[in-house]
Amino acid sequence: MTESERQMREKLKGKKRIVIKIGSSSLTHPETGELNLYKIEKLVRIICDLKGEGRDVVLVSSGAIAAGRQALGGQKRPTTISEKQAYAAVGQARLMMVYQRLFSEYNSIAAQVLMTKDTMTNDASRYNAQNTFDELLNLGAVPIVNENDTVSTHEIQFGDNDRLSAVVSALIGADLLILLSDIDGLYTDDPRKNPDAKFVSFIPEINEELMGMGKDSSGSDVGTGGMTAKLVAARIATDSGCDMVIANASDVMVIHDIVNGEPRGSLFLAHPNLDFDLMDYMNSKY
Ligand SMILES: Nc1ncnc2c1ncn2[C@@H]1O[C@H](COP(=O)(O)OP(=O)(O)O)[C@@H](O)[C@H]1O
Ligand SMILES: N[C@@H](CCC(=O)OP(=O)(O)O)C(=O)O
Repeated sequence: MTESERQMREKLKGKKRIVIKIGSSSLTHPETGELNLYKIEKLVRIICDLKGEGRDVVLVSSGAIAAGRQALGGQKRPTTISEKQAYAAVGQARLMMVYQRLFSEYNSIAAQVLMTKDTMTNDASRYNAQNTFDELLNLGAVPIVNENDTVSTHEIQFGDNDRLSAVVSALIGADLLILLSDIDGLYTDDPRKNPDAKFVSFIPEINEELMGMGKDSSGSDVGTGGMTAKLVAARIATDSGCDMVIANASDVMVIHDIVNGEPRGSLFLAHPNLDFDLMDYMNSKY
């Protein structure tokens, strides 16, 4: 690790408002598609501990479609948009039931926040969402965010929750975004396809060469977006002044290591772009 990376990782200890995103592939058992309750329980415990340290935490959790698929006894991945929406409607309720129960075991409150692109592009809705986040964090609750899949197909059609988590980070002024994935972080190429791909642990600045490293192939049967979506998220987060780490969700204790400055995952440094305007971004590129 270079001295500059070490210094920047050390600064992660002081992060006060953290957004954590966990993908469907990390929340479910690959063999059966069932929710991985042990992992979710550990994740909840770590989040409660971060709160105990005086930090605000927001969780962006995918998994509604995967949980619905399993609840409905479905064996195959849903293909049509309406099928995905119906699975998500069943699964979102199930997912929240699990989170509510686990957070209450640690004397914490989980709150559901479902968003769409319109939440961000409409001034009144964006303002309302921002106020709700602030109020929930003041109350000590943990907002659990997902796309409102039943009324919007933007994410499940075009992307994934990676960008949503970056947009939420920008909206609430988070200082750290942690994307938990099925892989250790960014490699120079998709390591599942290119055995010569090298791990990249520190990204002080995102350029076009780096954007080209991310391929949109997903590593699992339930994930979407691949590394491309995570790099787009990194652009939004770092432009808005938020550091971002991609790390492996195989052991969620990695969150604890990251906020203790240990060299885990790929760290993308914030470089606040004074021209960055979340509204412009949502209207033009999202
Ligand atoms: N340059 C890269 N570095 C790392 N992973 C990559 C890269 N390009 C493509 N990928 C693929 O992206 C996958 C992670 O994306 P995805 O499956 O959408 O994650 P998740 O469901 O965990 O959010 C990896 O498993 C890997 O196969
Ligand atoms: N809103 C959908 C999101 C699906 C999605 O983006 O999944 P992932 O690629 O695992 O982040 C769900 O909850 O199933």
